[in-house]
Amino acid sequence: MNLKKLAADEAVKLIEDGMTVGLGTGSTAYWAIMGIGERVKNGLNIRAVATSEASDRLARELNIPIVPFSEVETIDVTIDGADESDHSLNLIKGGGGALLREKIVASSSKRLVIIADESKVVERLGKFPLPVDVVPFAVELTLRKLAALGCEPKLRRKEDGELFKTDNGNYVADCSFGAIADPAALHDQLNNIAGVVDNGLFIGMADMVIVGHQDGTVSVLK
Ligand SMILES: O=C[C@H](O)[C@H](O)[C@H](O)COP(=O)(O)O
Repeated sequence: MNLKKLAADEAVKLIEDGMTVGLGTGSTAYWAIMGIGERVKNGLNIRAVATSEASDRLARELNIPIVPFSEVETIDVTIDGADESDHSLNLIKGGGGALLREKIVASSSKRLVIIADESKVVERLGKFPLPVDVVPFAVELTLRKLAALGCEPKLRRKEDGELFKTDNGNYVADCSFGAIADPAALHDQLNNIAGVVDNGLFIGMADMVIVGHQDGTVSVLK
């Protein structure tokens, strides 16, 4: 069973005619974009902004009307995936490297709907290494400052060994903290480091998490 599609299909039902929709990034958001494409084909009238070049491309292939983010004041609903969610709806995102654009879009959204398979819901955030978006300049210094907060930062590489670059030309440091006791405090500590652009902790941003389960059911955390 495709749990990602199960959650995505449920989220896509929330979209109504006339809305401005934020399109997330990743293998779960993929299914939401596919579902939105299907509804557009059947006459749904929306406009959308994308959180990555990949999602932008996919949406255009499906004839979803994409507008530049700078032309948009408010997004009605954004549907995106996550690497982890706790029961308070705090998230780790950025496994696909799109956390910066995702956070910018999420912060302009009236509603952020997260879709996930059941493996993503955790008691405590932190098993998934926290992605941190860092500027290339003096990156070794930034990594040392990240390590001083109690993690083992690793610069993300592509399969060919080249350093991974985000859509904005930054690097991603994947930081293994283990169980994070105070996600909000850690979020602020990380973003206080010069050289860090943003980090993958999304605190108090999600309005609901739609979860697909192995038994074919869907549950909603609010
Ligand atoms: O940068 C990528 C995003 O934050 C994704 O939404 C997140 O990594 C989850 O991706 P997936 O749905 O592929 O597990």
